Parts: sequence; C-alpha cells; structure tokens
Amino acid sequence: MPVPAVRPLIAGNWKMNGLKDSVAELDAMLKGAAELPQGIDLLVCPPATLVASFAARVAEAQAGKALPFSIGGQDCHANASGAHTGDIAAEMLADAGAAAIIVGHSERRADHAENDAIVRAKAQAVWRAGLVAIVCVGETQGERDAGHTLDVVAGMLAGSLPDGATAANLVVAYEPVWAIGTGRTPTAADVEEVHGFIRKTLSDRFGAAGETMRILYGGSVKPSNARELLAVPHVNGALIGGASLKASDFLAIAAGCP
Ligand SMILES: O=C[C@H](O)COP(=O)(O)O
Repeated sequence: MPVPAVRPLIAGNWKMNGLKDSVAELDAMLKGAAELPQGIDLLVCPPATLVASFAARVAEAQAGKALPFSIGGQDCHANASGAHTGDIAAEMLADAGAAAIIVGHSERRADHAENDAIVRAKAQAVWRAGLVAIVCVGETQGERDAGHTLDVVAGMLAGSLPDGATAANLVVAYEPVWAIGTGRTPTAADVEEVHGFIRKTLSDRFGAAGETMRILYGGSVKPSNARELLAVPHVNGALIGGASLKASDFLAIAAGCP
C-alpha cells in the first residue's frame, strides 16, 4: 500500500527515572531541539512528579518561538477522579500541562496485569481529557518464536483501540517486548512487515484517518540504529526508553529522521 508522508514524532519514555535536577537534561534537549531540522515533533514523558515543572519549562522555552516540543504522561487511570489511591487521572496530567499519555506499555501490562479492555478504557480517558493517546502493542519473544507476531498485534489493536480514533488523537507504538531494554532489535524487514500490517489494520478500521496515524517503533532505539529504523516504511518516529534519558542521545536519534 502507498506510504503516506507523515510528520515524525520522537518520544522519550523516562519510565521510573528522573528527579528535580533532571531539568538540566530537559534544558539541553530544548536547546538542541531548536537546532534540529524543521518538521519533527518531540515529546518527553517523565515520571508524573515532573510533568508540571517540565511542562512549565517547555512553555518558557517556547515563548515567541515555534518549538514543537511537548510533555506527556506514562499512564493514567480510566476514571477522572475518585477513590483510587496512588493513581493519576488523565485530567490531572492535562492540568499539569501534558499533551499526550502513553497507555498499554508492556511494563504496565506485565507489572499491573493490564489487559486490552483496561488499555482501551485508559485510551478513552486520555481522549476525554483532550490529550493524545499513545497506545503500545507488541509481542513477546515466545510469541515471535511461535510465528504469532501478527496475530498478537492484531488482537491487541482490536482490543486496545477504542472507536473514534483520528490521526490527531491516536499514536500507535509497536514495541516488541523482547527488544525493550535488551539492545536487540528486529531487522528492518521485520519492522517493515509489522508496521505495514499495523497501517493496513488502521486503514481498514478507521478509513482515511488510519492512513496518516503515526506508528512509532520502540525497543532499543539508539543513535547508532535510529537512522535505519526511522527509514523503514510506515515507521513514523520512535518511542525511546533508555536512550531518551540523555539529551545528546535523544537529539541524535531525532536527527536520524529521514
Ligand atoms: O517505551 C519505551 C520502550 O519500552 C523502549 O525502551 P528502550 O528504548 O529502553 O528499549
């Protein structure tokens, strides 16, 4: 199928890393972002404790400038408020200045027993708060070895994506679980197969909107492999864990956008 021109998104997921003094890394990212080629969106998802201060810092840096940089959350509860000790609502992240929220990351699915129905409800919560949902899908090593990658991804997309997705409110991140934090990545041909499959699935379900929804690749993306991965058809950016903690690596990956 034709490969549409889609504006890339380079997103950093800091996971459970970062303290107040990590603002120095954010400042370095903001400085470097101004020097990147035009047309690349950047997003950093720090721990919830840093969302408000980081968003304020980004807003300061953007004063009078077109700097496509935003701050996001890493998870949210499906409800807007209530008796859910330790949880955070999408509305709270929006109030703190987040523009997007990751839902359905494999670490949430594994550590917190989140299934597709829960992920779907969370994605709806993200939209209710007016933010962009970044929904993660991906197979385990065992599923890949058994030749079930596309079936697993199809099932996760069908179960995790709510109706009503548009190119503006949904980003899909393909993250093979076995590639996360391991230094191992699928071949470019394997990434192309899965991203092409996701594109077709999105187009079949959401029509024209599905043709330009961003599909990110995530799992051991580094400056050394970013250029090759980002050049794969239907790879519209990256969701980066470890390498997003260091401004120089994050910026070098972004510079690898075709
Ligand atoms: O959300 C990000 C992914 O889990 C990738 O993490 P990683 O770049 O450390 O492999």
